[in-house]
Amino acid sequence: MTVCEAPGKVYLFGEHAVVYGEPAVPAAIERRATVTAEPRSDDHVRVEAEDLSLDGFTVEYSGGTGNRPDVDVPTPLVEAAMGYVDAAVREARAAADAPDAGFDITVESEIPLGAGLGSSAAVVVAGIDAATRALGVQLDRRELADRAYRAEFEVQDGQASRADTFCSTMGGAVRVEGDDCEPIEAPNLPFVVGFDGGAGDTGELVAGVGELREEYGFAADTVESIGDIVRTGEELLSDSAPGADPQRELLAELGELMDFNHGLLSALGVSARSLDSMVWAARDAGAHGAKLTGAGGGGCIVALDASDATETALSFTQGCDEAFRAELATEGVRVVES
Ligand SMILES: Nc1ncnc2c1ncn2[C@@H]1O[C@H](COP(=O)(O)OP(=O)(O)OP(=O)(O)O)[C@@H](O)[C@H]1O
Ligand SMILES: C[C@@](O)(CCO)CC(=O)[O-]
Ligand SMILES: [Mg+2]
Repeated sequence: MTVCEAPGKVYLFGEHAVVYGEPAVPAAIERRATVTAEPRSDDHVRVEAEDLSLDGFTVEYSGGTGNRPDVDVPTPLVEAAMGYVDAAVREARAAADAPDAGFDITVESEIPLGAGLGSSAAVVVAGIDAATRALGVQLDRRELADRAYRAEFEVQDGQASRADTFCSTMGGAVRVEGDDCEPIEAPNLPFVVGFDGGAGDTGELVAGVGELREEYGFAADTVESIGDIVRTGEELLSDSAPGADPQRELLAELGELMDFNHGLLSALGVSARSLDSMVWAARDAGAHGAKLTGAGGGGCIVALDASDATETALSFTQGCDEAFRAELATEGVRVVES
């Protein structure tokens, strides 16, 4: 039995635009998905994923590509629920050159689903790592990140960046631009997360931005402007002391860029009333800046505030289900048991 866990993430800057080759800076946070993989003697895969909204969802299906589980649930629902785990199993089989390997897989997660904190990437990264290790194969982290990206790419219909999966694999803050992925040094940023209790569909939201970008030159310019914000933010980060508590001035400058980034994401149609009201509650409480994180449509915002004021204000904000401080996860995917 092999157990691996991988962190979720928040985007300091650059989600969505990163899908079109602009840079982005996500940072891993200490909320993890844990995947257990136990090889089976047959080619079946049994998945137990208790956090899925389908109550007590457990499925078993046979190996080989394209086989759907034989359960009495509408296909789109099964695909939404199973897509990422299924893709992780396929990548693990390919990586270990074991096309008929069967597994009992259990997924447990502290990361809300579809809420912008990278639950899909964390499940895929921990899933591929656990399943390959269970077959006696140890992938280096670059290959693991690459395979996890391919899994997300497939499920999101060919519209995914490497950002979420690279960040979840490596931990810390990272910079991703196209195929170029590097860990970066960052100060100890005081992230506060507000969660509206809802979710957005990443594939759909990414497709919506893609359509706007095709239709309007100014939407394409908006995507490029997000890239400019990221480049400006990167310069600020590179001038700061890694791992140290950041100066107020740096937080103010980063916060201003986050506010701008939120405005542009909102223009691209991926915000929501609940996200906007949490962003404003954070700003009113004195946060240095606030923006939605991840695909949007519903889910989470991230704010910068070293004091308790933002977390407290969010916890009293209508539409905010949960507010918490998110610590940077300096370690990416790790083995818990093997
Ligand atoms: N605990 C879990 N168990 C099984 N599958 C999970 C779990 N958490 C996430 N997933 C898979 O990930 C999907 C959600 O991924 P999606 O990309 O839509 O959102 P996200 O990764 O949480 O947010 P974002 O991509 O915006 O950061 C779920 O529908 C499910 O397929
Ligand atoms: C919206 C997006 O940029 C981030 C989702 O967390 C999609 C992606 O990068 O694959
Ligand atoms: Mg995702």
